[in-house]
Amino acid sequence: MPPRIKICCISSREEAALAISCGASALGLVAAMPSGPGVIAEDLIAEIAATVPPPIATFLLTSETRAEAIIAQHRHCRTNTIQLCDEVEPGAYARLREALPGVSLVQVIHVTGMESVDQALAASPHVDALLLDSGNPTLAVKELGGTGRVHVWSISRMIRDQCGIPLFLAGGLNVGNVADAVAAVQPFGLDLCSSVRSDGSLDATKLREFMAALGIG
Ligand SMILES: O=C(O)c1ccccc1NCC(=O)[C@H](O)[C@H](O)COP(=O)(O)O
Repeated sequence: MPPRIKICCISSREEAALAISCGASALGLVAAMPSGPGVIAEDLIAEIAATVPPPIATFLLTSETRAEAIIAQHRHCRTNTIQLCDEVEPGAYARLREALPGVSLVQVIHVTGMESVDQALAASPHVDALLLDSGNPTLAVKELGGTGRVHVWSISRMIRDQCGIPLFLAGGLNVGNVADAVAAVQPFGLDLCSSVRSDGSLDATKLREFMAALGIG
């Protein structure tokens, strides 16, 4: 079975409808970030999320690290999933579970080296899935996604084999490398942004080519 596809950086109802029609199982809606090309206003996230049919997952991408700030943002945006793009404060997972029952939690791990394996194992008991990406949260202006860069997939594979929960692979995936990425990591899902866009807009031709490379659509 091919991996599930999450199309990120969705910026309009039309892009959401296009992604779903091409076979996406999940959509990413990017709230305020320190850097990156995909940010949209929370009002627009709420508007798009409200149009998406129930079988499709809607991910609110947050850079907030405090539970109360994430809860407030989610009450505005009303997605069915929250993607935590940075390391959250101690106790945040329990507080989010208490305040937002029924909302799925996905923790991003930026794969920077072997230390990422320990970070993934520490987070995995508390969340519904991990998403392995190629950002760099240690920079003065943090990179939390949308970089278009690949990371070391052999580390992602170690995490996949040890963490015991569904795993999305992200970071620089494109029509030319996706088959190798799937073979190397065997993820539950794939997440992508840059490679299926032209001049910032979701490109139907690129998206269909990507899906076709996976036998989807
Ligand atoms: O796109 C952004 O601006 C962004 C900024 C900060 C966190 C996430 C962001 N984008 C969403 C994603 O999670 C991307 O799909 C993921 O990083 C992969 O992006 P790409 O390497 O461009 O395929």
